[in-house]
Formats: sequence, C-alpha cells, structure tokens
Amino acid sequence: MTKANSQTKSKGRVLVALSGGVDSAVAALLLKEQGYDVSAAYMRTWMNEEGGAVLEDCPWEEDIRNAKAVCLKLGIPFEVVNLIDDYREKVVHYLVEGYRRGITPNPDIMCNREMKFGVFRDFAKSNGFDFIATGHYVRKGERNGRACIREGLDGNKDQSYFLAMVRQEQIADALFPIGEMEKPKVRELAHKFELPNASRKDSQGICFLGKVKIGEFLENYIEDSPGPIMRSDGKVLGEHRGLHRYTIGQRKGLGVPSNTDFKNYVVVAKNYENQSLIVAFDEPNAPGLYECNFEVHSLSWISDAPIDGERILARPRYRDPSLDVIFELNENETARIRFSEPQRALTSGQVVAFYLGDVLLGGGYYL
Ligand SMILES: Nc1ncnc2c1ncn2[C@@H]1O[C@H](COP(=O)(O)OP(=O)(O)OP(=O)(O)O)[C@@H](O)[C@H]1O
Repeated sequence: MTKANSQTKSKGRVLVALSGGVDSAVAALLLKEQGYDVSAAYMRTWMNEEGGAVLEDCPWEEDIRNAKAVCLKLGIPFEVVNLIDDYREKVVHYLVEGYRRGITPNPDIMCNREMKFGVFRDFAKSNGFDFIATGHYVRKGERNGRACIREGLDGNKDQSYFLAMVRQEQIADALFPIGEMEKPKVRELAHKFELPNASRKDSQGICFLGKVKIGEFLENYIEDSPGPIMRSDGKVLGEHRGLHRYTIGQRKGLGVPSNTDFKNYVVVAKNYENQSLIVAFDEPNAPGLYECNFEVHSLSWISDAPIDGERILARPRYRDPSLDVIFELNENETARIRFSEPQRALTSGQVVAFYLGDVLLGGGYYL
C-alpha cells in the first residue's frame, strides 16, 4: 500500500500511552493492524532526581528503552513526554498530603484521572490526535447514548476499578484495544509479532514507586511523630513512629507481639488527638474492623448517576468482587451505602467503584 493510500484509509490519529510493558505494546500493535495512524509516547513521571537514594532503583530508563524498541519494530513514531512537574503536583502531593492527614490515598486512581486521561490526553489533543489509547484491561461501551467503561473480558486482569474516578469527556475519545482479550492471548500476540518486550514481567505497584516501600518513600516527606500503640481497652503495648505509617487492617510491622496463641494484633483505628495507634485482636468482632455501612463522598459518574431502583453493585477495593449494595444518593455528591455482609478494613481515602452489571458507573471515596 502506498503512503498516501494508507493515510486516506486511516481510522484517525491515535497516541498510545506506551509504558514499556507488554500490554500497551500489544495495544499499539492492534491499533496499527486495525488501520489507525499510530504514534506512541512514554510519560516520564519518575522523580528519581529528587527522591535521591530511595528511588535509585527506578527502571524508567529500561522502560524507555523497551518502549523505543517496540516502536522501532512497529515502525511508529515515539517520544518521551516529560510530565514530572504535573505528576509531582497532581499525584505525589495528593499522596503525601493524604498520608499526612491520616487517610489512605490511591495514587493509581489519581494517576489515571489526572495524568493518563488528564495531562497526557491534553497533550495528545493539543498535538492534533483524535484518540488516546492505553493497555488497560477494560472495554469501551455505551450507556444512555454516551461512552462508558465495562470490565475487561479477562476477569483476572480487569482494571476498571482504577478508572472509577475518570469522567465522560476523559474517556469519550479513549481506546482500550486489549480489553476484549485475555492476558495469555496478549502475550501470545506479542511473541507472534516478535515484539522486543514480549517476555517482560508485568509491572506492579504504584506507578512511580517501583520496588520502594511506601513507608520508605514517605520518610522523605513526613517527619516521624511518635505516639503510643494502644489496645482498644486502653493498655499501652509500645510506641510507633508516626500514624501515617499505618493503615486500618494492617497486621505486619506493628512490632507488638500479642503473646496469645493464634491471635495477632491488627490496626483498628488511628487517634490523631493523642497520636495513638489503636490495635485489637484480629477477629470478626474487633471494634471498627468490619462494617456494613459507609458514607461516600466526592462521587464521580462517568455518564449519568444511577437512578432509583437500579441494581447497583459496589466493588469495595481492587480485586474484590462487585457486591450488591443498598445505595442512597444524598446531596453534595455524597451517598450512604450498605453491604449485606460486613467488609474488612475499608478506610478513609480509599475508593469504592460502582457498577451496573459489568458497566462501571463511577466511584467515590470512603469518608
Ligand atoms: N510511564 C508511562 N507512559 C505511558 N503510558 C503509561 C505509563 N505507565 C502506564 N501507562 C499506560 O497505562 C496503562 C496501564 O498502566 P499499568 O501501570 O496498569 O500497566 P500494565 O497493566 O502493566 O500495562 P503495561 O504492560 O502496558 O505496562 C499501560 O498499559 C499504558 O498504556
């Protein structure tokens, strides 16, 4: 086919968010096969230069090498977009301030709303692209005549939860080419087309933290602020280095043995008035550990808010199944939800995602 021919037949210009991993590489491959005019860009969000020793392991250079090699193989243009400042402001700041305030933020969800479908999308639009694409395991659908997101076909890889806080305009021109596929098929395609990263391991964890533990990262930003570790009956068991280092439901790293066979302590509350970390035996009746009722705030809907009588499902956290809930919409983008079974350790700042069947409706934050 001549260049002119291929251009007239193009389905439009798409900028693929290419991470260096296999999923977005196969997304780019599929779009090219489908007749789009494909370019790719790597978002540079790592803050290795300011994180000093903590972040020196960051594999961003390897990511870029992989992304570049994929583009060379596919014969598509590649560039690195430096979004470090935006990332610092929109994700890192939110993460650090959230921990400082005692909530448990979700930087992956923020990264999707503010970076991939925010700054990155704006960059694509201002450079004349018709679409952006990612390697997320989600499908595009339609609800009430508007774009919506459905769970990925591969139930084990579904990433719709992470898109719970994006809005209609952010996804209207987004493409998710691998959402209809199962992961083994994605790998198989990568091998078949000899993509240079076909055997690369899947990435894990918060996008910029890599191998670094969140506690170690936060040490760069939040000073220790010690206080007592206290049992719910008031007995002091030890001292902690700062409430921001703990989250409700945490069992590991507490440093206080229960001295009771088959029983472990678990964090059930953080009391900021006297800086005390409250622990209890990890049992179903531990105070505050299991709840059915939750207040949710800052609700965000991808198309329309659900209407009365719709059977709403809620996914309390990533990888949990979506469950029936009683949903009561209140004013000011708040709601009250009730699960039929008690849920363990859902805590302020975490996100609940709402669904109608496999359609992602939106999400909100636990109060
Ligand atoms: N640094 C980055 N630059 C560009 N796009 C990115 C970057 N990080 C993630 N993405 C995009 O977001 C998608 C989901 O990111 P996630 O970190 O969950 O990766 P993943 O599921 O392991 O996918 P991949 O195999 O493509 O890395 C990726 O498929 C890619 O499209």
